Amino acid sequence: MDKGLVIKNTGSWYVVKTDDGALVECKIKGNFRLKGIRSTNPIAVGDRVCIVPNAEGTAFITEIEDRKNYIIRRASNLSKQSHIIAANVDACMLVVTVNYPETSTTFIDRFLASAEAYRVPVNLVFNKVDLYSEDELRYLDGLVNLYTHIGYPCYRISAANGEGVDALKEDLQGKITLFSGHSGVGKSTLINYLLPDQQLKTGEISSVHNKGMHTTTFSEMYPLGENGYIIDTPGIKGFGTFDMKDEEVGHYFKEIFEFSARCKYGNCTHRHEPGCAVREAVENHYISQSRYNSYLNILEDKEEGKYRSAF
Ligand SMILES: Nc1nc2c(ncn2[C@@H]2O[C@H](COP(=O)(O)OP(=O)(O)OP(=O)(O)O)[C@@H](O)[C@H]2O)c(=O)[nH]1
Ligand SMILES: [Zn+2]
Repeated sequence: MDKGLVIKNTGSWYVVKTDDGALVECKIKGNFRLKGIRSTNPIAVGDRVCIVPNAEGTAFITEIEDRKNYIIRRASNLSKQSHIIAANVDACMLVVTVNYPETSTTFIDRFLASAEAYRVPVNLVFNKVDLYSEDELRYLDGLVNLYTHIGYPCYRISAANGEGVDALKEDLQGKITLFSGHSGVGKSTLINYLLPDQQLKTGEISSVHNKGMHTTTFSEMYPLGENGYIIDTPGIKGFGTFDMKDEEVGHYFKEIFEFSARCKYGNCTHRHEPGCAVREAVENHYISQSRYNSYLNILEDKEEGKYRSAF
């Protein structure tokens, strides 16, 4: 029996990289129903598995190790079926643009909140710096200040000319990193720059996704350096959704959570409650108005039952 890492899922086969470095085509054997997840695919890229080789040089996956996290996508908003995109993700690079196209802070904050819930550290990658005007660069500085201060590392890059990409590349060594972001922000351009041998077919992937054919997509991790892997997730706008109580939303905004310890009531939602330390912190500019707005926005959508579709 060998142990290894699932690096590709073709739908019927899995490619496992064993700890000895061999690539083995595998099928599933046994029962892989995982606690509480009704998934269309029991094993995903990033899973650590045990395999038993057979006579033909292929192998059966017989066991899967506990995951530290996993990223899911529901088949549809109403469906309880979900598709696991990747397991054991060490970090996420959220690629965003101040303009061309504009990425809103609401989108960024929603993404960050769901990443907190999945316990995946996020880095913000501000792309297309070669295109920005002075005003846009100033706004970018403000965002970088804000998010760095909260605890999200930021990169300023141009995937088009390579500016800033080397520093980012350093950060990918030895980790499984998921790339995400709005369509058009330059994910594929960036990944092609990082993996010149790979050359993702950007347009094709996007058009397939737009036709809604992505629910059965296969995932693949691209090796980078010694032990790093990149996962490109066409069509993923954010993480899956999750059920939470109103008073829990603030747990996923780091700085709100920090101040909430001083709120008068334990289940404070930081809206109208008297003695709310979070509202006071917003008034005194310790918490940014844009972050607080995003927080309120999630609460509102949640009440209207829109939270799920917002992702
Ligand atoms: N000027 C400039 N253009 C860029 C940069 N990065 C990407 N682009 C351009 O932006 C457009 C979109 O880039 P893609 O890499 O296809 O974007 P994507 O995020 O992969 O988009 P989807 O595949 O739809 O998810 C292309 O025309 C790129 O050439 C950059 O740093 N500077
Ligand atoms: Zn409060």
